[in-house]
Amino acid sequence: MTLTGLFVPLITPFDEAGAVALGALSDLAHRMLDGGAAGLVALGTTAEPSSLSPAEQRDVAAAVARVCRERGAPLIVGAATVPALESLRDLPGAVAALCVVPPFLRPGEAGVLAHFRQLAAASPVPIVVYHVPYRTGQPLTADALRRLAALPGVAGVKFAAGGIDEETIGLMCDVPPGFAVLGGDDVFVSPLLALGAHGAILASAHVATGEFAELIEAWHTGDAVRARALGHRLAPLSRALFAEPNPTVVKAVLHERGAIPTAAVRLPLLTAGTDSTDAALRLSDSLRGD
Ligand SMILES: O=C(O)C1=N[C@H](C(=O)O)C[C@H](O)C1
Repeated sequence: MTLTGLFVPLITPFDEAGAVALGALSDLAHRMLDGGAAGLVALGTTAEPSSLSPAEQRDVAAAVARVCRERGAPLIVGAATVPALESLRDLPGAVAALCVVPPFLRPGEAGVLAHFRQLAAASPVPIVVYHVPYRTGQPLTADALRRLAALPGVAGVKFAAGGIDEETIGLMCDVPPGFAVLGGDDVFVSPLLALGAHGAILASAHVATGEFAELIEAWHTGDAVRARALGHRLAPLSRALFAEPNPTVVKAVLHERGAIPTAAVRLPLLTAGTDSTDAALRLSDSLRGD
């Protein structure tokens, strides 16, 4: 299995009382698949998983899995520990787990490799390594990513290095066969796709699902003129959606569009301000030609 195409890491909508709005979540999941997403991610960073109780996490994953089963769409689930991975045995439809590089400790590349060897051995589904050094504090070279790719049970990387640097070029020049590179930095996704990424996991795609799906398709079919132009229009939208901590602006825009009952996020996040929301709405309107 090589994961390709657009995956939307779903936000967790909350209702007026602050509870998880599971009906709105299912509707949103259908809407993303209708809009052109190849698959969905449950419990990614964008879902505010650390602010959900274990029961809420189970409910969210089950609701998204149900939609993916109904639609025959692949589901990736955020899970960073052995128990969380083992629980995926009870979640039919999950094709992979998104496992972040251990944050904060900075164990070094050898530690990261040993960690993923242990996780992959315990996981009932293949693992996508979530490489996001500006959040984890742990850099990884292209060589380390290639060694991770060689581990049994590691299917790909969500690549969010914070830009296109020498290690990015080093990896993309020689991607191991069967190892999926999925862009995870919304603003840099077009250049990463130009270098050969297989797909992307993008919170921005909540707001412009069809356009991001088209961007991936255009790079994959070699239509560089269309892809470059679309990438240039989508990057400012992503920048606006990330003007405040993700997913606050995404949620505010979805709420303004009537897609979710509230723009609420849970602490330590704060609801997006009007200026950021209006700026993102203006860019999204201009993209849609409104
Ligand atoms: O939840 C995710 O998966 C994503 N998280 C990133 C983040 O919050 O930094 C952004 C990316 O679009 C998807």
